Amino acid sequence: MVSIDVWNASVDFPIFDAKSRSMKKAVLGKAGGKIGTESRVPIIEALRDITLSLQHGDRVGLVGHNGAGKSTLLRLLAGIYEPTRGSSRINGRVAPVFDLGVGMDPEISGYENIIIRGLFLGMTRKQMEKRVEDIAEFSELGNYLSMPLRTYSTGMRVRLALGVVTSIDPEILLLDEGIGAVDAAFLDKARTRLNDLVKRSGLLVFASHSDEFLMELCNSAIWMDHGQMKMRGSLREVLTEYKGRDPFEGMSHEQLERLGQLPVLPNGDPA
Ligand SMILES: Nc1ncnc2c1ncn2[C@@H]1O[C@H](COP(=O)(O)OP(=O)(O)OP(=O)(O)O)[C@@H](O)[C@H]1O
Repeated sequence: MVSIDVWNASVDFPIFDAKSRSMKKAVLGKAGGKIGTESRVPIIEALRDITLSLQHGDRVGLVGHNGAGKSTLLRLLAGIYEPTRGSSRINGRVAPVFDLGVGMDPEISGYENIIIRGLFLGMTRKQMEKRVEDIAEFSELGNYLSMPLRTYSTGMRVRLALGVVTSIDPEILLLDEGIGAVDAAFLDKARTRLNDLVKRSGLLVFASHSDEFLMELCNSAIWMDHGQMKMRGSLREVLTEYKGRDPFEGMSHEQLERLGQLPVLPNGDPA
């Protein structure tokens, strides 16, 4: 069973090349992590004292203003960052999707990139070979797939990357919001695939500034603030507190049901 546990974890970034006097003068702004002033080298405390247990079936949205620590938390959950203090344990195969373009090679063809990107995301070559046709169809790139990636427009690269990302079978899916920056029309087409991807994955953590996306993919949320967990609860509770208004207000029963956001009765049935 997949799970991620984090105990009292902190992540610090020492800034060796900073002009420490001016850094030390820096106050804690609304955006950004806390800049520690005790040591000689300025330290950005990107995460502080995070304790968290995520289980199979969790679909967690990460919200918070710029620099609150969402991306750093995703990297900690992926095992990319080790905690500076505290500890973490990851059970399961992680697919970190932080940047759609990562792992793509401009000099090789679209077809070859499909395989390489899949390997990056924890799939095997055989598994990716079986998916090539489906990805080709979804991305609508036709003969371009035999051409080197450097001949693609930005939009074409995104189509390919999104096709690959939504074809994988992750146990733990960690999504950073870049995925929301995709061309709206194409994203509409990708929506069903994205939803299916999330359904297939055992555990999702998704950092996003988009209510719409969070509502579509997540049922619970964590509000990050200056590197700390300010609140954890249902998506509706957290968004209402974070935004100061209930984003679900005025939605019909059907809309809430479609989004899987109906409150659950004590017997486990939707209200
Ligand atoms: N590699 C790094 N080196 C130094 N500081 C970093 C590094 N990565 C993140 N930080 C700092 O850690 C803090 C948290 O950053 P993080 O990227 O996790 O925020 P975020 O919530 O994802 O922000 P956004 O919504 O803008 O993407 C910020 O103050 C940032 O400046």
